[in-house]
Amino acid sequence: MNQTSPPIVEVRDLCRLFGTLHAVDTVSFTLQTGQVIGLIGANGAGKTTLMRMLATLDQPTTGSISILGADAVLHPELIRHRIGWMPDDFNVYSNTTVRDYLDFFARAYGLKGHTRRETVARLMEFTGIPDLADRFIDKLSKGQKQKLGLARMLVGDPELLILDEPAAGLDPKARLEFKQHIHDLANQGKTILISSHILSELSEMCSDLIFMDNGKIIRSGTQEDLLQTASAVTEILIRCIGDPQLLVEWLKNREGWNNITPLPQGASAVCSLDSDEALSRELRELCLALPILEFTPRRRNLEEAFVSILSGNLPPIPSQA
Ligand SMILES: Nc1ncnc2c1ncn2[C@@H]1O[C@H](COP(=O)(O)OP(=O)(O)OP(=O)(O)O)[C@@H](O)[C@H]1O
Repeated sequence: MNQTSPPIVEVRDLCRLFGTLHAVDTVSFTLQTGQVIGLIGANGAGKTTLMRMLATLDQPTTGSISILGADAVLHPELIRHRIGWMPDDFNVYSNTTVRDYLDFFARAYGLKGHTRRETVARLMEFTGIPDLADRFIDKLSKGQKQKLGLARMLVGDPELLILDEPAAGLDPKARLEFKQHIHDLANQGKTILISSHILSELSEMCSDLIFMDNGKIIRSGTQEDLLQTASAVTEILIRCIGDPQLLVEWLKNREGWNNITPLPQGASAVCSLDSDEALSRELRELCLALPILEFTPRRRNLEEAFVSILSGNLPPIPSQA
């Protein structure tokens, strides 16, 4: 990631309203060349709406998007041939073969003769579909269509790739192949923005993540930063002798304990005390008050962090992407 060069994408205070619905609500972020960024959010979070505006297929209600130094609203034509867009579902034509389909897009990009044929062959090879060259595209499986979509997106050798839920509905093998393609493209220096509502899908491919909810970015940063924030919140399993309800009541009456859940032999709770020293003091107090047998701390993983962020159990921090 090159932090010193100007960002490849700069989004400022972006809003998209549908009637009174804020599908995208005051979103700002930058993407640097070579970053692989995951856009994660629940259904309806605003991911597709945001990506469609980045792909110059929709216009913001307010705010600005600059891509490769050009304004996406004023000069979409300067941007379109330098970005690749892969929607979550794309229509395919009947009576068209894989090779003809790619050839059509290669022509649209102005590629001619040998260069065009070589480009089509190379992209079929890269995406693993040379054997499908003469197959009709409306007869392809979901995974095969997805590979074709990837090949189509790459025809113009775009610098920025925007993929909306590309791995949805793929079987495990196709997912692995897809991850490898993203890895290869990242190694070629492409900047890649991928959306999904499945965090584990993105976490293996992306260096950086943007979490969206209700049209807003609720958190962003590198995976490491996000994991650190996540693991700053510790869930503690506490085993005690006697009635667990006494433990639950004790925790409820203290500052800094959340998500208190009774268990058969104790309780679990999330401690948000701001230092290990404070936590240690608190646990000593607890041992003096009740017959405690065991504490087991459990650091949270990214998936749990995301759920915590969505449920408001982690405090908002400034976005870093
Ligand atoms: N053309 C439209 N007209 C009206 N409302 C829309 C339109 N497009 C999207 N929306 C609404 O905007 C909100 C954001 O939708 P969007 O498709 O961007 O979410 P998403 O995060 O991509 O969801 P999913 O993961 O389900 O694809 C939703 O409430 C959706 O119903």
